[in-house]
Amino acid sequence: MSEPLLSVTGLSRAFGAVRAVDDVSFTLPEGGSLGIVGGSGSGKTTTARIVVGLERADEGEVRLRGRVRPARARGRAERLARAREVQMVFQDPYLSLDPRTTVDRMLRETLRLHFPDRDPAPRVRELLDQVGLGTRAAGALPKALSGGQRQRVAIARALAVEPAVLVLDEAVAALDVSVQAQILNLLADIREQTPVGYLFITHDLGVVRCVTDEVLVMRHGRVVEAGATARVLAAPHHPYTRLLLDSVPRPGWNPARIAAARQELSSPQATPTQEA
Ligand SMILES: Nc1ncnc2c1ncn2[C@@H]1O[C@H](COP(=O)(O)OP(=O)(O)OP(=O)(O)O)[C@@H](O)[C@H]1O
Repeated sequence: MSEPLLSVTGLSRAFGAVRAVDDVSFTLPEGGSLGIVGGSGSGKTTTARIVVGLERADEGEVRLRGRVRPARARGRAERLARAREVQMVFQDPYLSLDPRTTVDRMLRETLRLHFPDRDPAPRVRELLDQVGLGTRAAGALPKALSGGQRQRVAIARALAVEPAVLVLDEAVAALDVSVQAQILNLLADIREQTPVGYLFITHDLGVVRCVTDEVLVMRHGRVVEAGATARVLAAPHHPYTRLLLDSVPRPGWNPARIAAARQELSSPQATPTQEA
């Protein structure tokens, strides 16, 4: 069998007495899309930050195409090489984009850093086109763009680096539902056009349904369920996954049941009645 694109083994991280990530393992195949779902505080973001290299693990390792990603980059060349392995798109593009830099300049700066010998101009046009932004957006500052457009810029900037893995941390959570759908469609298209693999961090099972092949369900830092997305959503094995599913409004569902599930999820001690 060929080497997975990303493989994470036995990852753990504690903050004081809180075991934020507790023995988490998963693999992402080349060009695959894996969702990590869970309620607030389940350890999704900490897992993602360790994969990206923004947080260290107490135990476990992260491999990219079989090679261990060292906890820390030594020197500029290694830092750039690490950035080309994994890029991250955050929930709030307003915070992650420099408010004083136009879209065009932002993309050029990233391209110059990573590919100093290439002419950035055609690639900027290609990236804007790929994320569905016209050349008019190129001259704009972030504040002149809508939330959806800003997230398109953040995606373009991440893609500029030609990463092997794109980690999307609640990347559509701040957007209106219709804009969410547009960005999710865009991400699905990009996945067809490029070999990039996705790691989707989300509390939203609707997002997982749209854009992932496989899903991990986390609770209190541990993986409680993992499998093909279609199977997990259609026939969840773990009561916590059922609780997450119950909290998603769907046509014909009882609002009281949704409210009860949400209430249970928002309690830090949420304990589904029957453990699998
Ligand atoms: N830097 C930190 N210092 C202390 N505790 C932290 C830190 N980062 C995360 N935690 C704690 O670790 C646990 C997991 O947090 P994490 O952000 O990974 O969860 P999450 O599933 O992404 O939740 P959310 O969706 O609310 O962001 C939480 O209890 C959180 O308070």
